[in-house]
Amino acid sequence: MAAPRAGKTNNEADQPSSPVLRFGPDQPLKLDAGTLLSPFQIAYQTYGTLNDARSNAILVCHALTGDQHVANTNPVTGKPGWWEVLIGPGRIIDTNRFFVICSNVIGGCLGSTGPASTNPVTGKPYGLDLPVITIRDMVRAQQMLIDHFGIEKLFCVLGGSMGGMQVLEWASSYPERVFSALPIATGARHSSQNIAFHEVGRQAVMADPDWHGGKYFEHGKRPEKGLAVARMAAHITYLSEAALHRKFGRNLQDRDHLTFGFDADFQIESYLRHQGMTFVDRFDANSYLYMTRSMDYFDLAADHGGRLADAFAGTKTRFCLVSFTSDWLFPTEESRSIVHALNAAGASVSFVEIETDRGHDAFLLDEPELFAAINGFIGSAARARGLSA
Ligand SMILES: CC(=O)SCCNC(=O)CCNC(=O)[C@H](O)C(C)(C)COP(=O)(O)OP(=O)(O)OC[C@H]1O[C@@H](n2cnc3c(N)ncnc32)[C@H](O)[C@@H]1OP(=O)(O)O
Ligand SMILES: N[C@@H](CCO)C(=O)O
Repeated sequence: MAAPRAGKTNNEADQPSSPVLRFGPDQPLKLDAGTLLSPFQIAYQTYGTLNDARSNAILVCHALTGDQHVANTNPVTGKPGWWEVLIGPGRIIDTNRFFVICSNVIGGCLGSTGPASTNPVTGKPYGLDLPVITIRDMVRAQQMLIDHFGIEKLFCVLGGSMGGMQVLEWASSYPERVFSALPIATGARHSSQNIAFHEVGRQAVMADPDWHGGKYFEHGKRPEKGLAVARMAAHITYLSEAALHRKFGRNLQDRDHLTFGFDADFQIESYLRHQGMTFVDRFDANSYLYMTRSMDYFDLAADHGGRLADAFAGTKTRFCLVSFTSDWLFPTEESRSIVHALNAAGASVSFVEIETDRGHDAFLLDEPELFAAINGFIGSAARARGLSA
């Protein structure tokens, strides 16, 4: 049976579908906002077995609206895990060989503490009383999860988009704990254009009368229309003009003629409406505000005196960066500037630009060149780490 819709009441009550690690008042999470989050919890999934040396662990970091169900059926949508094509027994990231961990980020809505969680002070969902969560906060919490497993050094940290930002943050904040890092389709900071798109989405949510200043649970409502519009606008940025043209062109949706009205005449309109509607079934609106904000605030160079190379000073981590030619959200130049900074820091770094028209979300698709790059990088890092094949 499918789990209740994300954020319907309270995510802790609604989403018991993963193991959860709870941190009490003795272990607060220090937030960049200047406060402590306590108590808090992290929902996670693991796959495979941690070896005796605890040297085969791979941390997968999810993107904006992803979750911990990276390689198992998603209990909310009933769909395969979002990277099941890549991760599993006998897959490129082989769970017969590696111990894979994926956790829902702090601020999320699938079991980790987020705006739908109960605020211990009020006994009601936090809503906007939850402090703004940063990428560094997410990583700080993941580090506590990794400590729980007794893992000193992760064999690899990888992820795309917002997941890639977490990878960069891990490598910068905890270099001694990251043997190899694979940031995909990401940037060391969110661009002005990207902040602009996020702001459009947030305003769509907040303009929905059912949002109620973020207290919609108390009104028994959810700002579904606003969140759907936010997703529709964002979804366009995950694709490319060429892919839209190839898939939909100016084709009409289930009709032979224009209707001279505002129904979804075009397939692309119908497609976006579908993307918007299915999204609200699986995601919490306030969480969307928090996730987008965390990406907007990310600026690794600014955190290191304005010089990105200083974020990686002295690093021994092996890096591989991947970008896609048609990604206009995180264009190749973003990855290239990270590569330059890593070179300036004397790091071991390789870089792959993949030719595709599938846009930013290509990292979520069955993309043979991406898989070949990951396979090659992980294989060579495993040999360097002394992990047998
Ligand atoms: C990294 C993480 O952490 S995971 C992040 C969370 N997951 C996501 O963001 C995935 C959502 N993103 C997507 O679905 C992106 O479109 C992609 C690019 C990744 C998927 O690409 P594709 O596999 O090529 O799927 P496509 O974009 O064609 O979408 C297929 C869906 O659109 C629907 N669709 C296609 N054409 C139409 C149409 N004309 N009218 C209505 N619906 C349509 C399909 O029925 C299908 O619906 P379903 O997903 O409910 O089964
Ligand atoms: N489409 C993915 C990646 C966006 O960056 C998501 O929603 O998480």
